[in-house]
Amino acid sequence: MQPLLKVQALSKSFNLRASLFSRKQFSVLKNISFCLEKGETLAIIGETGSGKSTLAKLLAGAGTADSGQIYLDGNIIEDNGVRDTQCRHIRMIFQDSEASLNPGLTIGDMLDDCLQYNTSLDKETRVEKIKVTLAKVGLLNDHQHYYPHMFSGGQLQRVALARALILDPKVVVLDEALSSLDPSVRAQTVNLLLKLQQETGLSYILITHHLSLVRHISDQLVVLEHGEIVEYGRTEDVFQAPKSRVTQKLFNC
Ligand SMILES: Nc1ncnc2c1ncn2[C@@H]1O[C@H](COP(=O)(O)OP(=O)(O)OP(=O)(O)O)[C@@H](O)[C@H]1O
Repeated sequence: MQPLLKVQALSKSFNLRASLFSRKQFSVLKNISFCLEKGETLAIIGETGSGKSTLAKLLAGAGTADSGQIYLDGNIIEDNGVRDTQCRHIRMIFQDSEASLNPGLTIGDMLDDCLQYNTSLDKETRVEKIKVTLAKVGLLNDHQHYYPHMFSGGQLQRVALARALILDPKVVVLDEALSSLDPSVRAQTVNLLLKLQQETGLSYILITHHLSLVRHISDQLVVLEHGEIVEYGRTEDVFQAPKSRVTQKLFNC
């Protein structure tokens, strides 16, 4: 059986200024390959600057790789830097949700914009979809009339989740999306994510520094060092017997 998501030999470099008159290529991701199954969570950990966020953005289509392929359900959605722009099945949630939401738009208008831009649903269907999606993430229908500043941090992450889910994605990438939440709100959000996963078979890619969270919710673990995968396996196996020096160092912190 083919995996839901297959990432194959993805590489990315940035062109940086080396001096006043010269530039150099800085390789951020090298030959990244992994697979993710439907209904599973893959965590990506690594030291600061190891390339986690860059990888998250490439997966979600907020940037393209220099080379390599991304397959979703067996269909190629990125091939050597050319992205299928119609693919809306991988969505991303950031740490600072408020910064990623337009402060001048109500939540309902923001979700409706998302639907209008990406689908051909009529007004009545869009209204129903917004209502159902808000309920899915534990928000009230009335919340669609609120502006972002009227929500707490935990509620904002639910709004960000609603914005991701409204297009019925198969994979949600969470880039430190739970890090700024206080422990009890984080636990509630994790429970919501697990419930959605159980109900819909959604898959997650979780980027976080919280190792207890990684162990609690991920099935597989990728460890990055200087843009390369130095460890990849079932989460519990890696926690039981970390092989790479950097994994051991991260676990001992
Ligand atoms: N647009 C860019 N232009 C140039 N260099 C970049 C760009 N984006 C990221 N980098 C560099 O790529 C490297 C990896 O950055 P990235 O943010 O992916 O790491 P990270 O593992 O997510 O780090 P952190 O845990 O601190 O968020 C860093 O050295 C960063 O400075």
